[in-house]
Amino acid sequence: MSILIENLSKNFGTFKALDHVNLEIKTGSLVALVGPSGSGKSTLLRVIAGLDIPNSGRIWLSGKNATSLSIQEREIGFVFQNYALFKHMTVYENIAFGLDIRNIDSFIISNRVKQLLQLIQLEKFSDRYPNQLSGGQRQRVALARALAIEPKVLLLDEPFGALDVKVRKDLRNWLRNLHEQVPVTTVFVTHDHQEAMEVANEIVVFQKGCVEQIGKPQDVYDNPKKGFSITNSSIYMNFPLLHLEQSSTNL
Ligand SMILES: Nc1ncnc2c1ncn2[C@@H]1O[C@H](COP(=O)(O)OP(=O)(O)OP(=O)(O)O)[C@@H](O)[C@H]1O
Repeated sequence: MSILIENLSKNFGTFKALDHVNLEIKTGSLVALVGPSGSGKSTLLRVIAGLDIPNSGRIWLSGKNATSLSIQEREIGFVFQNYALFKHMTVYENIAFGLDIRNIDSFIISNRVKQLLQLIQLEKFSDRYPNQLSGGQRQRVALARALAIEPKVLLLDEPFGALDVKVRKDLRNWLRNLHEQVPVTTVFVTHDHQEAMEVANEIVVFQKGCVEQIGKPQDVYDNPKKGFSITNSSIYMNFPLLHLEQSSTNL
């Protein structure tokens, strides 16, 4: 499913969290949203998912105006950091949840959950509860739960944010491979520019509620926008290698 964001604005009081954003995300792409804290990345995901209503502008999903559709009608799977697994449900029940509430036949549910358990390599963990899993395993279950409804779009807000470096690295590779196997249009937010470079096939840089730059990872790395690479020191914290490279080219 393609996503077209047209002239989208979202205000909180007088504050413009999204300021006339235009963005096209092609079917099957794997896009990273990066940019300083507060630049509007999560707000954009929430608006695409239907969790927040925009003040103006439109969202098109596969060419259809989805701006007023309910969350369910959008067929979007999402993994947000504060959207934890259900503690009282097993891994199996967590993954099956979205299918159960849609009254899908239990035989179909059982087959799909088994396939997903295989995909996330946790077949032997189906009866465990979330507190019996590692952080990385929990994130994989959260992804499987999002994939269970066979979404047309997958939105991931800092999916690996709370994990240690080694687990993050493993999960990045895993997400890339998963996307190759199941090429759902995927948009993820990250503060880690290395992660964006390694995982995404396109990077969108946000700045103060606006899209500042869009490009292939290598292009963004090689040619960061002037305003983005020189004037904003907070971006350097998110893009230390860009900073180093910029410094070295200035020498
Ligand atoms: N419900 C809300 N009410 C008021 N302000 C909000 C609300 N949600 C977000 N904001 C503000 O909108 C701005 C954009 O927030 P958003 O979460 O989209 O930023 P972000 O780029 O994802 O930041 P971070 O990288 O820190 O997660 C921030 O200044 C935030 O404080």
